[in-house]
Amino acid sequence: MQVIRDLADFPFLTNAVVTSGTFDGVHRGHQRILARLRQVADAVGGPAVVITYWPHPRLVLGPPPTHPELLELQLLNTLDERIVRLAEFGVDYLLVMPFTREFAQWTSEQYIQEILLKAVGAKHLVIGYDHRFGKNREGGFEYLSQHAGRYGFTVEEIPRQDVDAVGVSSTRIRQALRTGDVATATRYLGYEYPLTGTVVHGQKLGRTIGYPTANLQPTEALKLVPAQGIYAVWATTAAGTRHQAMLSIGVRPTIGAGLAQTVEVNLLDFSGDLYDQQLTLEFVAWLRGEEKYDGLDALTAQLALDAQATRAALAQ
Ligand SMILES: Cc1cc2nc3c(=O)[nH]c(=O)nc-3n(C[C@H](O)[C@H](O)[C@H](O)COP(=O)(O)O)c2cc1C
Ligand SMILES: Nc1ncnc2c1ncn2[C@@H]1O[C@H](COP(=O)(O)OP(=O)(O)O)[C@@H](O)[C@H]1O
Repeated sequence: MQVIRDLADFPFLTNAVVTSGTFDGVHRGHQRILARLRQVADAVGGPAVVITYWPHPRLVLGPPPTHPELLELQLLNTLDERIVRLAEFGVDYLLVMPFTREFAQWTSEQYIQEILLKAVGAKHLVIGYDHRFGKNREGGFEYLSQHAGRYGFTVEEIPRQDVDAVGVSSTRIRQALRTGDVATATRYLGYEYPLTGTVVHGQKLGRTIGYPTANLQPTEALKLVPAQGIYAVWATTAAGTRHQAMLSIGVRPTIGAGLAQTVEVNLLDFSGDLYDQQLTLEFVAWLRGEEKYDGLDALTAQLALDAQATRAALAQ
């Protein structure tokens, strides 16, 4: 997949089959659209093109007036994660449109002319039933299909029942992760929720109890960090090796009161220095809530049980 981050750099294509959207999460609903995109591309012998936006439009525009609670935007995907997923689902060209206040003012006609026709060379559009584009979200399937003849492209809508058949939405996935319901998130995403961070220094306490824990600082500040609790995860190092690991997201009540939340992971079969490296976690299972133990010995005994539970969860 070729990734193009500037409209001016997009190679004009013939017979391009195009879809567009934010695709945060690239979840199973999105995957329906991508599968159809791939199918049409194969049928017409043209490239499959996705147009996506970064940063997330809501970050630039603020929450919709009807949903002020959405102010606190939490992303399911970093841009890098989105790129990896879109490539996996058979996209040939990805245009990452820088989403600015100025771009948000483009009319739907400008959007069609400048992006779809001039830059990309769209011949077939495949769009989700609720897709909107252009200033004030004025453009959609109706507008496109009314004018398709004039533009010289065909438009296909993925009906609501197809997308909704999988019962998935980004909101539902966020809700699941915010309650530690990793199983539901995995089912909706079709893959295990990833979280990438840089390993930073902590209190150096972990090593003294036999469980060193790499403290993770997420690389994307807006990325949703799942609920506090203890999880079984896969941890992949910068070198690309994947390890069984147990993860704690919490405030460490056993160690002290009023501590800041940390994301700490112990790799079960590993020893070495991870500081300043990137680690990528994939959430596999919720193990338990965070507890206040009566001293470090009790915590250490629990960590041994967590290690067993982790091996069991990851063996499945
Ligand atoms: C799998 C796992 C489970 C943990 N569970 C708890 C817990 O239930 N309660 C708690 O106070 N701390 C818990 N911790 C956090 C430890 O207190 C933490 O690893 C220790 O403070 C070491 O901190 P350091 O990395 O800053 O040295 C857990 C850590 C791990 C890796
Ligand atoms: N199995 C392991 N899992 C996690 N980190 C490990 C492991 N083995 C060695 N380390 C190293 O130990 C560090 C964590 O040790 P710890 O005493 O908890 O210090 P800190 O408080 O700085 O996290 C990690 O950042 C990593 O460099």
